[in-house]
Amino acid sequence: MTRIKICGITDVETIGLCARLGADFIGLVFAESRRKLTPERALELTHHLFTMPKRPKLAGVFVNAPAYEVNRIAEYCRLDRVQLSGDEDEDYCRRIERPLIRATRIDGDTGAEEIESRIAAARPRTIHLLDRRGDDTYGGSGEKFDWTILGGLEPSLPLMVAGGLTPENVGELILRYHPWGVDVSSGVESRGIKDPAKILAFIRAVKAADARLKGVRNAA
Ligand SMILES: O=C(O)c1ccccc1NCC(=O)[C@H](O)[C@H](O)COP(=O)(O)O
Repeated sequence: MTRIKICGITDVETIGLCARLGADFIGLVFAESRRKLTPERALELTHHLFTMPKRPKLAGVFVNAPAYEVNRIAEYCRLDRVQLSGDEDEDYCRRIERPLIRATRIDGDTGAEEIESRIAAARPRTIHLLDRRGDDTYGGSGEKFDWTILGGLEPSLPLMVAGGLTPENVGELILRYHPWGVDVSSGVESRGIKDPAKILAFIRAVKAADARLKGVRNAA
């Protein structure tokens, strides 16, 4: 089963929709971005989730913020995970109190060995997010990286793939590379706003690809 993270949500209706549709993670952006939330606004949007028996996990997205501030916001907003999408090093990661989602940004110069050694050095229980390295952004750019690099990685790694995913292309990614999870923001927006129809289509596409994979495995 491919885990699903819907990132960069800024309104309560979309959070409710993602929870009802069974998204595994909701991403709240605290970094500089048009999707940025204050901690107070994030809590206002999510507090109703804490009464649900089964709810999406909350991931807070940060870029090069002071570790004490990340820990303070994570505590205040009751985040399940902290996503580091900047240039944070291992020493910094050890100072973060919550479990991590750690982004590795990929461009044409990134090699599979580089990704695997970064993963080997990381804290246990870290989820590794592979995202496109943008020229002027740390994430949420809506651009893909070259997926062929995924074919050279150890298949059992907990890898979540991001960058330019859409309801139209996510099935192909899953059928080809079987990632542990997928993460989307721009691809489920229309004119910069989260679009319920696209979120539904994205989650349906993931589930359809999972069902096809299961069918292939059962037949083998
Ligand atoms: O969403 C942002 O604006 C953002 C800004 C700075 C760092 C990370 C940011 N977003 C992280 C994500 O939304 C996802 O992890 C991922 O990058 C989604 O990318 P995409 O689907 O290509 O928009």
